[in-house]
Amino acid sequence: MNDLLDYDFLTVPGIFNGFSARLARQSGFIAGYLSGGALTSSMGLPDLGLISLTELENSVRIIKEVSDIKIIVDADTGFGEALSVYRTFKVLERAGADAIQIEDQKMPKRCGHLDGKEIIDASNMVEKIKAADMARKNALIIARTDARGVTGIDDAIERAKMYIEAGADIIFPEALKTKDEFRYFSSMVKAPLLANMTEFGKTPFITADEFKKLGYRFVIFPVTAFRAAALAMKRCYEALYNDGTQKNIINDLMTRSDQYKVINYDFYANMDGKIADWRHANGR
Ligand SMILES: C[C@](O)(C(=O)O)[C@H](CC(=O)O)C(=O)O
Ligand SMILES: [Mg+2]
Repeated sequence: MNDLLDYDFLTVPGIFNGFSARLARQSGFIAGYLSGGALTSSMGLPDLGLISLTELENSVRIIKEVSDIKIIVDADTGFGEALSVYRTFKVLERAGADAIQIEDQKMPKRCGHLDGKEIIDASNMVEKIKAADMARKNALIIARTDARGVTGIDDAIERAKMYIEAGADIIFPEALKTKDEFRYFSSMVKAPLLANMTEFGKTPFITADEFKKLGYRFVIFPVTAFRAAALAMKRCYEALYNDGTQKNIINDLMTRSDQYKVINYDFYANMDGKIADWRHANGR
């Protein structure tokens, strides 16, 4: 197994590309959550299960290339039925996923904090988890249940127990509505638990410390950094459009030097210098 479960508690921010992964790692985070919501938004698409496994795999590879952050990958409903889930786990683990999350929604899936979602039979999800368990080597299986908003918290608890039995390592109860619900869930489900502290959803603000006390091992803030960047970009485009200059917003911009630090510009520039030295030394 990998070491994501060696930590007492991890706060895991959302990441959606190489830059955000590097920034999150440099801010001190050990793990990042490759959020379907943030990734699809960054592609200009809704989070309705529209992107392909290859596109997700590519994002994992890009992040792994440039960062040693551990990646929890949001694989939505697993890109098909059990057989497809088997391949999804093989492909994503090979690309560098440390943990992979699948959820028990029907397609088209949607954000778990929206109304009107539907869930598959628990037995169907159990098959998917078993297939994932057969496929993975070291990646952790995170089973998310969306039952709370559809059939209620007790069904979510029943499902969680079945999913653990099937081979899930971590349970993600989606869209719980109160601290009491989080407490009740953790008292009933004896497994490592992941809480989703997405904003503008069904869950009230609960801090990482509080989640730890409520019996959770992970809390994700999946789309927060994307939303921060989105508003900053909106303001920037408006200022450029209206003012024809960036002068008024210059203090809101990351400086060139800070930007280059994030992407390790100097390393590549030095390497280029060494190649030039070698070329000259060889009389070319
Ligand atoms: C966690 C989540 O699956 C995601 O894709 O980041 C979303 C988050 C969101 O839409 O705010 C979710 O379904 O909760
Ligand atoms: Mg998602």
